[in-house]
Amino acid sequence: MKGKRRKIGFRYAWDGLKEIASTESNFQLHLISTVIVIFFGIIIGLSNVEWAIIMLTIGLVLITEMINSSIEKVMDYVQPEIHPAVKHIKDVSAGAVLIAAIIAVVVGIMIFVPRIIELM
Ligand SMILES: Nc1ncnc2c1ncn2[C@@H]1O[C@H](COP(=O)(O)OP(=O)(O)OP(=O)(O)O)[C@@H](O)[C@H]1O
Repeated sequence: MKGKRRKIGFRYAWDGLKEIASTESNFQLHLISTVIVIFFGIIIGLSNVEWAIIMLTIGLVLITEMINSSIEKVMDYVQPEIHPAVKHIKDVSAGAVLIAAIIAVVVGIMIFVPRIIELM
């Protein structure tokens, strides 16, 4: 019974991933960036520690985007009209994604640029 419930919970989580991947253009962009980063990571031959940092950074961006998207949906549901509180909440939520994206760019530069220079 417990196992079955866990399986169902996983299925809903998977449905959520499929939903955001098929409907949210920002998330699709993050997924494309993820594939590109992983591809170049394999080509360059990142170390285990570098892979761990890259994976954590990718996770940070994808997770903040998912939470941001969920917050937007909640706000559109509870307050479809224009409201300053909705603007505040959505802007702060989008700001979290921006911070994650900036961190990702900085981490990407710190890890990839020295490795590319090494290979030249
Ligand atoms: N109900 C609202 N009241 C006030 N401002 C809003 C409202 N809805 C959206 N906004 C403003 O518009 C911005 C964009 O909101 P929106 O919900 O369209 O998000 P988005 O980032 O364009 O996401 P998506 O592309 O998934 O629709 C918000 O950050 C906010 O500043």
